Amino acid sequence: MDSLARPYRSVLYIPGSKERALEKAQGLPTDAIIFDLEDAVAPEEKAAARALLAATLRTADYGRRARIVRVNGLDTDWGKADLAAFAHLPLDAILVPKVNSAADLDAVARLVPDQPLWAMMETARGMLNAAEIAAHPRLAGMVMGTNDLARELGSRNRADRLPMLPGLGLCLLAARAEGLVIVDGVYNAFKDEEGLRAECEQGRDMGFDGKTLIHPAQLEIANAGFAPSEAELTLARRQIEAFEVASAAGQGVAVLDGKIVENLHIVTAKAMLAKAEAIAAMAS
Ligand SMILES: CC(C)(COP(=O)(O)OP(=O)(O)OC[C@H]1O[C@@H](n2cnc3c(N)ncnc32)[C@H](O)[C@@H]1OP(=O)(O)O)[C@@H](O)C(=O)NCCC(=O)NCCSC(=O)C[C@H](O)C(=O)O
Ligand SMILES: [Mg+2]
Repeated sequence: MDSLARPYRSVLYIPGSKERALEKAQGLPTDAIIFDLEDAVAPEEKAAARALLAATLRTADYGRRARIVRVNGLDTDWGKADLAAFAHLPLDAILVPKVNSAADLDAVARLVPDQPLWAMMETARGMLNAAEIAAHPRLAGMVMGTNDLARELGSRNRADRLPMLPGLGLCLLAARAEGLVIVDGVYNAFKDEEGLRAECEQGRDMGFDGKTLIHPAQLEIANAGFAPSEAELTLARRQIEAFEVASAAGQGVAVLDGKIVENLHIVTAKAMLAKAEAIAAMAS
């Protein structure tokens, strides 16, 4: 599946140390998986988790779900060995934690020349350098790390995420300027469905492709929140039809339900229909 057409509504973290969760994920309705070797794995479990994950990825069938491995940073005892273990496995990306600058990606890119890279955007410096990070030639996606960002900022957790908005906006702008995938941060209270639904709606309104998740119970809400609704799809089809009729009559603009429809709206409408098709393909 083409990476631009692939949906990323739900991106589930799985600790690389948890055998049962690694097995369970083969049947979960998630668009992508982040197999984590970083913060979800205790220092004493790092080496065993790396070996378990590499063996699992050689044999397990994760179907159409995107396979992304989050390694430890190169400034840790485990980063270099993590990259060596996953350099040649069939993955969709290596996710680099705590990226501060494009130079951080250069260092990883040299060690895994054949893998696309994704960047965790979760430091104050990373926010300020979002544009140069997004422009890195090997980068294909960004993931917001709102827990680490809140820690660095010293901000408080608020339902409206006011302290996060400058960073979220900067990274979105940078990702979209370079045509990258970008997914929102996690919602820690994994039993709070209403809170998660509200945060997915906020992320979708802002323009994120999807949300990172920590528990299977969060999948359904993210999948629904980041999929085009039936009303949006119906409007997209009607806009395309109205624009075709207007174009055939030699007009550059159509009017539908009292609103103008221009070519730029058709681009959005077609992208929405393509996304719906890609979502349907995930389920087939
Ligand atoms: C949060 C958890 C520790 C909860 O675990 P647990 O109490 O075991 O959950 P349940 O008993 O409710 O689990 C029910 C079944 O679901 C499976 N399960 C649980 N979590 C996952 C998962 N993430 N993926 C796949 N399957 C999962 C259990 O195995 C149970 O299966 P079964 O035996 O069939 O009943 C736990 O959910 C967890 O560890 N979550 C992931 C935490 C994680 O990865 N954290 C790091 C990423 S977040 C982060 O770092 C963000 C960023 O960097 C930032 O800065 O913001
Ligand atoms: Mg983090």
